[in-house]
Amino acid sequence: MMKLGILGASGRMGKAVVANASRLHATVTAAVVSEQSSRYGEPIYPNAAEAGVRFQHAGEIVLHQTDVLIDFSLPQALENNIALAQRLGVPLVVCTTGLSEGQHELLAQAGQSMPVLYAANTSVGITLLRQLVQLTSAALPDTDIEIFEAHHSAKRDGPSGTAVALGESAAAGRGKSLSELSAGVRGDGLRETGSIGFSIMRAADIIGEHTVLFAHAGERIELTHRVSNRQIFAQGAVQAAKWLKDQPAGLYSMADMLQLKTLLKQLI
Ligand SMILES: NC(=O)C1=CN([C@@H]2O[C@H](COP(=O)(O)OP(=O)(O)OC[C@H]3O[C@@H](n4cnc5c(N)ncnc54)[C@H](OP(=O)(O)O)[C@@H]3O)[C@@H](O)[C@H]2O)C=CC1
Ligand SMILES: O=C(O)C1=N[C@H](C(=O)O)C[C@H](O)C1
Repeated sequence: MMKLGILGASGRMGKAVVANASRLHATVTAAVVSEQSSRYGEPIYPNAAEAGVRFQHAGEIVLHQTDVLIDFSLPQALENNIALAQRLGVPLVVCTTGLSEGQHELLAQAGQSMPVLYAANTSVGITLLRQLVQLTSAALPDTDIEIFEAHHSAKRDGPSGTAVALGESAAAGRGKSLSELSAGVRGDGLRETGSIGFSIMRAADIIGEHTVLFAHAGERIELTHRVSNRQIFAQGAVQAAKWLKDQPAGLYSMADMLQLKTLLKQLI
């Protein structure tokens, strides 16, 4: 069984990974919380049989305690999380969103000496959707693109990391970067033809919904993905961790793990 360390273990996603690990043939051997966490020292499983693992601070995790780390904490913890993976000599799957450009650069640097996988969304569906968006954007180069995302009211960042990643895929389909085509989060004002806009909704307990709209006069295409259970993200993250464990140093994506690009090239 793969020994899994979870960073941000007390959060919504941390809990989802803990709850699903054994079903996914992994065992949680480290559960990291912040220095300020009220959960520090508590058992991660409430039942007595599995009460061995407790929420710990990063500095307490020892060599060989985990085979791989999954980070579902917050962007401000990224540097410490990379340092922890380096100290333990284990691969790191980073799933947090709202990272700055500098933090993406840190991931690229870390990938030079260790295996790192970054995914703003670990669902297989979104990984496939990114490829479909790139294809549609290339096939319909003059369409306006609007990326709509909806999440729960406790989400801190926006547009979501997934929405930004979908925007990057749409821009790549047109041979451009997102910064060249982005119309930002759209409000009032005229729209530049072919630009990529973002719309954000936050409400109650929505887990994660994304629609990419391609529109030109008289016609619209909408590609939608909806998640109704966080176990979808947990499952993808654990699958990524299992794959990453056997990879050489590098910065990888979910598409690398699923080899979707190769599959789509064969089909098209
Ligand atoms: N890639 C994907 O598929 C998905 C990504 N996400 C992203 O994952 C991240 C977490 O989401 P979610 O679980 O909803 O958020 P939560 O706020 O529920 O959980 C994050 C947890 O991180 C912990 N934390 C804060 N600082 C640190 C630190 N320095 N070291 C370790 N842990 C820390 C906090 O708990 P405590 O104070 O107890 O330590 C907090 O509970 C977000 O960036 C979100 O956008 C979410 C869903 C899917
Ligand atoms: O914070 C969340 O909840 C989610 N965050 C990710 C993002 O920002 O894209 C992925 C998912 O949609 C849920």
